[in-house]
Amino acid sequence: MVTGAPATMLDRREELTPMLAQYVDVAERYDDAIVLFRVGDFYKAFCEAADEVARVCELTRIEREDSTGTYTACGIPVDNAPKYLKRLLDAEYRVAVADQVEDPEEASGLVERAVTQVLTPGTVVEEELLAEGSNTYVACVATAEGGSEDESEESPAYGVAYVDVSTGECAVTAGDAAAVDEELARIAPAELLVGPGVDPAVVDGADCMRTERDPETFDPEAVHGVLDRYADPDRFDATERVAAGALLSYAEYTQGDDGPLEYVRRVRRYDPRRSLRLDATALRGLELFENHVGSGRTLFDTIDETRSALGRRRLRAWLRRPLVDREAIEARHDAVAAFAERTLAREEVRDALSAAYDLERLAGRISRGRANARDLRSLHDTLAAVPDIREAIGGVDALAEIRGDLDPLDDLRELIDEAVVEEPPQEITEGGVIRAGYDGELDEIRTTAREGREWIANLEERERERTGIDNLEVGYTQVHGYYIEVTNGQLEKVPDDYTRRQTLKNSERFYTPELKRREDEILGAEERADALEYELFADLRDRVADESDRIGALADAVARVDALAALATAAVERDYVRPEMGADEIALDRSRHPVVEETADEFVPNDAALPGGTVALITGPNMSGKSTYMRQVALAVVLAQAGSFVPADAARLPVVDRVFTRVGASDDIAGGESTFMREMRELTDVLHDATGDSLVLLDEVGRGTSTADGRAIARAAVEFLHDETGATTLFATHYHELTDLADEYEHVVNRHFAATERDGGVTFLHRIREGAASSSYGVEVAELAGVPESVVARAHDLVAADRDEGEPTADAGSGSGSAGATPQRTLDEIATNGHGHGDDGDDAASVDAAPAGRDSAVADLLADLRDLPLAETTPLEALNALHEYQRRAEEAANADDAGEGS
Ligand SMILES: Nc1ncnc2c1ncn2[C@@H]1O[C@H](COP(=O)(O)OP(=O)(O)OP(=O)(O)O)[C@@H](O)[C@H]1O
Repeated sequence: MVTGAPATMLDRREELTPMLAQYVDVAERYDDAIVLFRVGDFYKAFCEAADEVARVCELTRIEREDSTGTYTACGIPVDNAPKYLKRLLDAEYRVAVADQVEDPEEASGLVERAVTQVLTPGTVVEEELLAEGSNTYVACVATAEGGSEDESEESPAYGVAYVDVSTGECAVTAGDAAAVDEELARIAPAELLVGPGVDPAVVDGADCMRTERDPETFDPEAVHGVLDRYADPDRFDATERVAAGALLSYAEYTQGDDGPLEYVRRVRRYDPRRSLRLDATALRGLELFENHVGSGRTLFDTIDETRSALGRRRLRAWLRRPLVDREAIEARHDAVAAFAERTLAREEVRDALSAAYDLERLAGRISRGRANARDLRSLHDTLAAVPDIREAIGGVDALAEIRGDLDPLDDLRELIDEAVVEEPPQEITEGGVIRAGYDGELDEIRTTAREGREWIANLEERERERTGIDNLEVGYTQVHGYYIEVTNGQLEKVPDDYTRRQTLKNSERFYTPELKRREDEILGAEERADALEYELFADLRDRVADESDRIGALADAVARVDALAALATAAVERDYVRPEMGADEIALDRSRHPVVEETADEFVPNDAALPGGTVALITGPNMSGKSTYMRQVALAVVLAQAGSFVPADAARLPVVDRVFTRVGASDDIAGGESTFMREMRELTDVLHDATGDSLVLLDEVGRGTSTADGRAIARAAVEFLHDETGATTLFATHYHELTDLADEYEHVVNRHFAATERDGGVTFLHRIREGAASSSYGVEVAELAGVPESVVARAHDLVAADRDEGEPTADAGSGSGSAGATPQRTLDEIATNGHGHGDDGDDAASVDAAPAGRDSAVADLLADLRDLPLAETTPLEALNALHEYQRRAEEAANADDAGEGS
C-alpha cells in the first residue's frame, strides 16, 4: 500500500514549488490514505503515489517538469472520477480527496485546498459507488478499558456497532466473542474498525478491510463526547459506548470532519437474541445471501420481488434477522395474506413503488447538503406516488397501520413543486432551477434581464431603420459583449452616437451608450439571478433537511410496504402457503426447497412431521437428497419467521430461537485449521448453545476422522441432543449403525432416501420414507457402477459382518455383539492370529513363516477394508480400492501356496 506523502517528495521538501509543497503537507496529514489533489479538471497524485494510482486505475503517467525538477504525475479526470475511485476502493485504499476550497479566480496566490472527504470501502456515499438495494456498513468492535471476557454479565466483553453512512442507519449491541462473530456475519461490513485490546481471533471471521485508528479515539472520554452528539451516552453500557463513539468519530472523519452527521438521527441499541439467531455457519450453510456452489442463486434472490431499493434493503434485513415474537410474525403474515388475496391492489402498489427513489439515501444527501435540484425533484416524485399506494391499500384491515404511516408529506411535496422547475439542470449554481413565482426578487431580476434581452433583440430592426444600413447586424461575443456590426461599404452612414469597439477585415463593430447600459443590466441581472437561485435552493434544501425525521418515517413505511408486497408476490407466483405459527412441531405437507425447485427439472415434494425435540436420523446414498431436504425444512422456518409464506401445501411451525447448521466437511472448506477440527468446533457450538426451541441440522458429522471415531462422536452427539438439549434435530448420516438408536430413544426416528436402478443407471427418487436405508447402499452403488459381481458379493458379506460387530464404543456391553461364531469374530480371530504369531508382533520375524506371513497380510487387508470410509468413498475410488484389495488377496494366496509348497 502506498499512502501518505511520497518519500521522494519528503526528501526534497524544501525545494518543492508551493503547490507541490501543499500536496505534501496534505498527504502527510492523511498518512493512511492515498491523496487525490485537485488541479484543474483532474485529481492528481505524484511520484510514488502516482505510480500506484496509475497501476490500480490503469491510467498513464506523465512526467511533469517545473523549475525544481521532474515529477511523475497521474491524474484522474474529475468528470469520470467514480469509476477510478471504485478501483482504488476495491484495492482496499482509503482515498482522501483534497478539493479547492476557495474560488481559483478569487485566490490571490496559491488556491487553498483541503480534504473534504475520505472515501473508504465502508463509508462511501457516492451513488455511483454504492450497491443499489443493499447496505454498505462500516462496523466497529471494541472493548471498554480493561474489559475482558471474564467480566461480569452486566458488562459484556465486546461492543459491536455499525453505521451506513449513506442512509444514517446506526446500531449497537454488546456480547461475548461468539456474539461478535455472529453479528459480524449478519452485518457483513465492508470495513471494520478494531479497537485496542480486542483479541484478533474474535474478529477473524469478518472478511473485509481492516481500519486502524488512533487508540485515543477509543478512549472513554473521547467516545462519550462523540456519542453525546447523537444520543444520550448513558443509555449504553461501557463497551457499546466505545464501539459506537469510536465508529461515529471515524464516520465524521471520513465525511470531512466538520461536525456531527445530521442524518444519523438515532443510535439504535439492539439485542440479537430478540431475533432468530443465525450464525455465520447457518447463513453460509443455508445460502441465504451467498451461494458457494451450483446455480449461484440464493434464497434472497429467489424471493426478492421488491420494486424499490428501500424495499430490497428491508427484505434483506428481515431475512437476516427473522423474528421470534409470534405476534409480530403473524402480523407480517396477515399483511402478506392481505396482499396475496388482492392481486389488483398488489399490482397497483408495486407499480407505484417503481416510481419511488431511494428515500433514505436522498434524505442522507439532502442532510449532507449534497443534494442537487434533481434530487429534490426525485423526492417530490416519490412523495407524489405515496397517495396511490395509500389508495390501493385503503380499506384493508391488515394494512391499516402501515397505511397510517404512509404520510405523503403534502406540504413538502408542494413546497418543492412550487420552488423547483420540473426538469432542473444537474448544476445548482448556474440558474434555471427555481420556478417563476416562487420569489418576488428573483422574478424582478429576471424581468429586468428579459426586458433587456428583448430590447436588444429588437435593436437590429430599429437601427436598420434609423441608419438606413440594411445589412446592419447585432451580435454578441463572450469577450466583447454586444455589438452593432457595419460592413466597410456602409461606414459613412454610421451615426455619431456609435462608438467603435472592434475592427475586422470587412467590417467594424460599434456600441451605443444605451446598448452598453442594457448589456451591463442584463449581465448583472443574470449573475445576480444565478446567485439568488443558489441561495434560494440551499435554503429550500435546508428546510427539507429539517423534515428528515418525517422523511425517515415515510421511508420506513414505504420499505415495509414494498417488502410485504414482494413476499406476497413470491407467495402467489411460487405457490407458497401461509404457515400456522406457534405449533409444537414442524409439520410440512409436500414441502419444497425454494431455491432448488427453481432449477430442478422436477422437484419432488416431501413431508416433514417432527414433533418438538425429535431427532430424525436421515440415511440414504450420496445424491439422494438428504441435504436438500434438511435445508428445505430449515428454510421454511427461516422464511416463516421473516414474515414470508413457505414452499409447501400446508405448514405448522413452532417459533424457533436459533437455527444451527453443521454441514458436511467437504461442502465447507475453510483454510487454516483441519476440516475435522473445524467440524468439531462447530459441533461444540451446537451442543453448548442449542435449546429446546432450536432447530439443528447436522450433515454427516464425524466424517473427517476414522470411521470408528466418527461413528462414536456422531452417536454421542445424538444422545446429548436427545437427552440434554431437546432441540429438534435433522441428522443426515452414512453411519447406518446409528439408526438403531431409534429403538433405544423415545424421540429418535429414522427416515431415509432410497435409490433404485433403472436402465442400468442409478435413479434417485428424492422421496423421503419412514425407517432406515438399507445398510449396503454403498455397495449397491458400487454394483451399479459396474464393480464385478464376485467382488460385490464379497463386499456385501463384509458389510454384513461389519454391521454384526455392533457399535464399537457405545454398544459395548449391550449384548448385541454376543459371543458366537459371527463372521466378525472370525475376522477378529484372523486379525489376532495375524498379529499374534510372531514374537511380540515383530513383523520381521513372522515374514519367514509363510502361514504367519499370509495371516498377517490377510489381517492387514481386512483391517484396511474395515477402515475404508465408505461414506467418503466415491464408486470409482471403491472400485480402485477393491482392485487393490484383490491384488493383495491374490498375493496372500500365493504366499500361502508358496508356504505350503516349501
Ligand atoms: N426433492 C428433490 N427433487 C428433485 N431433485 C432433488 C430433490 N432433492 C435433491 N435433489 C437433487 O439431487 C441432488 C443431490 O441432492 P443432495 O445434495 O441433497 O443429496 P445428498 O443425499 O445430501 O448427497 P450427499 O450425501 O452426497 O451430500 C441435488 O443436485 C438436488 O438438486
